[in-house]
Amino acid sequence: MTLSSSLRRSSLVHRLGSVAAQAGPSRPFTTSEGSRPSIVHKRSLDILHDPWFNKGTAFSMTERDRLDLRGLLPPNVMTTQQQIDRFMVDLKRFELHARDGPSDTNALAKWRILNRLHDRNETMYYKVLIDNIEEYAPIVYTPTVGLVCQNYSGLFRRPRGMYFSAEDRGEMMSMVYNWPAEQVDMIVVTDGSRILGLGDLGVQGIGISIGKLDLYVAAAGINPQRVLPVMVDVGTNNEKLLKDPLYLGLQQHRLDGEDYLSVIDEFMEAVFTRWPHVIVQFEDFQSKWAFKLLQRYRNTYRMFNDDVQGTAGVAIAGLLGAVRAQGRPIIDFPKQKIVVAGAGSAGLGVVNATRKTMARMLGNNESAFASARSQFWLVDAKGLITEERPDIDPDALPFARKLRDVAHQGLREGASLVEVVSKVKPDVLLGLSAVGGLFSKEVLEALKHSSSTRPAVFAMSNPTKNAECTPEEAFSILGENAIFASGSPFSDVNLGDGKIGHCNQGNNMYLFPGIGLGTLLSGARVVSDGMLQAAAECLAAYMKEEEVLKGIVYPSISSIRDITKEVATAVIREAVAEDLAEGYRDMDAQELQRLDKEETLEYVKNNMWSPVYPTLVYRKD
Ligand SMILES: NC(=O)c1ccc[n+]([C@@H]2O[C@H](COP(=O)([O-])OP(=O)(O)OC[C@H]3O[C@@H](n4cnc5c(N)ncnc54)[C@H](O)[C@@H]3O)[C@@H](O)[C@H]2O)c1
Ligand SMILES: O=C(O)C[C@H](O)C(=O)O
Ligand SMILES: [Mg+2]
Repeated sequence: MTLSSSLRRSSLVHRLGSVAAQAGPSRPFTTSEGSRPSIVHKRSLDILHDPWFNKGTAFSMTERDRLDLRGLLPPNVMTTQQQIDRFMVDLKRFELHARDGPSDTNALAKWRILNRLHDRNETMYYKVLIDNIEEYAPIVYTPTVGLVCQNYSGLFRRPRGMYFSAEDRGEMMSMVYNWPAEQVDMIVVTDGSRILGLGDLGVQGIGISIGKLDLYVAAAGINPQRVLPVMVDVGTNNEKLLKDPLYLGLQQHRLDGEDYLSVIDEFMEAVFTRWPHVIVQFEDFQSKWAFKLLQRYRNTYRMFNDDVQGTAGVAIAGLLGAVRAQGRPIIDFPKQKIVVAGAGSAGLGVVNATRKTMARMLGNNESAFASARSQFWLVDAKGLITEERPDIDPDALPFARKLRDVAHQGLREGASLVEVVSKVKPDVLLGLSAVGGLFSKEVLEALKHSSSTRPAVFAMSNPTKNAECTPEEAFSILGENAIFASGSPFSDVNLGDGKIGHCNQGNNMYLFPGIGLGTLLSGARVVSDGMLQAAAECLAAYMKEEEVLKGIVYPSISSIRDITKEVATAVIREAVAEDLAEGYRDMDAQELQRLDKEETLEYVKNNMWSPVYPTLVYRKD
């Protein structure tokens, strides 16, 4: 079989695969309107109440007759676009009273409207999201998703996803079959212990799993029928929630130690037993468990931790951009001096992966790895981390500064952030501390003496109020040459004289969808360091020289679907190169190996779901 015919066959079989999936209670999503009809096993109101099948006012008259819908809908048949327009009028009404951007006072109201649409018509929901991603990602995802989690008890209407709780021990293997979809490709799971920078939100953390999966559908084209948000409820240590009579989760303190591990183990075993090819993304687990769980499962299951590994890749891409923006060659990257504020799952994930990247550039040997560590100064709540730190976190130990070095620099154990920045004069100051305003006037003033011509500030903590500083603060003190990125979206800054201070969004949303999609379509057994590195390098390479020189080190979210396609392609190619790829559906490992870059990209594109209504036909069970 020729390559192009095998590619054609693969997309055909993919479509047929979708049709085969209808045999159960599920429905297919096809990518072209004129393709095969979907077989449904319900009629009448049951269809209108089913978000997978519902088309609302867009049901044609013949379909209304076939499906016993006549009289149950207003008589005017709407086109998809008319439906969207009507919905948008409603949604935009709020804007009359709202300020734009992340501080939008009506963000929650918009989330409610979008959520109701999600409940009644998934196809339309994702079309609205994909077509207006720049405007509505900040509503369904960061920062509003944080507010949603904080207020989840009040906002909860219809359930979405699955809840596995400490009370379900011994039952998980059977209860996993309560989920109606025969096939699940992507699970995002949280235990709610560290939601964004908002702390322990217990069961209400389910909102972050839902928000991340919205991006999986919108950016990676994962079929929404095959995503599963999960909350593992092991209790909460949030005293307010423990006393709240309206709290929806288990009102007990968090399980710890072996008890905790046994719940997560049972959950993993259950989901991988029912769906052996699923990919599980761990999200917003407190650092205490994030690393342990990653080490425990990463060689056995198809899983990764977004906060540790996704964030690291996004940071590396931005750091490489900061070097290019200085007009320096990439090979100078290992010379960058980087101060990181925050030594939790995200901060440690970043320094570990960045050190490896530097070591690779320096020759990829032991001495390169050893010398790369001296490029980092790690500061946490207790100040600069040195070897003198009592009870040092073992994960931070490799980055503890040697006493001899810090004394030479006029620093000491526990030195404050402003002292560290003053003495080190770093090229980059990166915040993953969850402390809003940590990059104070004094800290930014100290950064003015950076040895870089374009000092870079990455205020990556979320949501908006937790950002270590705003772009206004950074540009007003550091001047127009500064590079700025934040985890949550901010607007660009008008610097006068027609100059713009560009605000980049440095968020792991640029990588996790592509890591998940690439892993799925390669059928890789595990998610390797190489696959993650390939994803990061692909994101870095996405930025053009002229953009980078303007201080634009991350792309606009409006191109996230295109970026994700490229990232997934890079991940697949790396999985193939490392001999980890086992193939996906009819694209077996050998065929995958034969694809060149363009053909891999085409394969990815052909396997991305788009929100188009399929034609429906009723057939009895
Ligand atoms: N932009 C992104 O893509 C992205 C990705 C992951 C996490 N984050 C954000 O990063 C933040 C941290 O996440 P985490 O999982 O590492 O949390 P964490 O709670 O595990 O770690 C926070 C760290 O910050 C340190 N810290 C607290 N106060 C400090 C201070 N005054 N000065 C310096 N350090 C201080 C703590 O000691 C700890 O080491 C959160 O706000 C999260 O939303 C952003
Ligand atoms: O959720 C985000 O926006 C990024 C990251 O995963 C975080 O925990 O802050
Ligand atoms: Mg997260």
